[in-house]
Amino acid sequence: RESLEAYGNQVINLVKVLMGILSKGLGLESSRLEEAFGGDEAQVVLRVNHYPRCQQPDLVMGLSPHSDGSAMTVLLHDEVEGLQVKKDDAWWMVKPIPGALIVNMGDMMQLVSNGRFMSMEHRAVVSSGTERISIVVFYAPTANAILGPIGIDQHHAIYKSIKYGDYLATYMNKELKGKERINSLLK
Ligand SMILES: O=C(O)CCC(=O)C(=O)O
Ligand SMILES: [Fe+2]
Repeated sequence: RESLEAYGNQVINLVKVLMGILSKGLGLESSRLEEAFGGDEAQVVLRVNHYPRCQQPDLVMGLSPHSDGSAMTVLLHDEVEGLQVKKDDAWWMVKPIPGALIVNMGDMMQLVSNGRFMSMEHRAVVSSGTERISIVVFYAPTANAILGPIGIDQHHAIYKSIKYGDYLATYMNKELKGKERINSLLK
């Protein structure tokens, strides 16, 4: 537990550095994205996913296709593969690299960047041979953050603004299908 907490704190530091760089990439003050997500009120959630091995991996999906509702997600997995990302309408296995972290853009980054940074559609598959563990840190806005495209002429905004808490609540009891949740905010 203590090491998970220490790990989480290191990931937060990394996320803050990346937020600064992405902010500048959007032509904003380096602190702008972090502020938009709520500064110290931003929600950090650490989740450990465990995928037991499975006799019939073809019939079972570990985690169905989705994009994360967060602003940014940092994932650590062991040497067992299972994470797949969708690119050009095909699924690509993400090869585990020892010591490497996977940084995914979340839907809220896509929203505030007006689609300049796109969230990544991904899924997890199971294997018959080995179980798999991944440790995921979601960096998400505070629930009452009102978010929409920033740093652009609002005439060019392709997404509606929402309150993050409402964004999550809308799909609370529904299975996510790919990127339909963020696409529902398209004007
Ligand atoms: O376990 C993985 O590799 C993916 C986990 C994931 O996408 C999630 O927890 O949102
Ligand atoms: Fe995910």
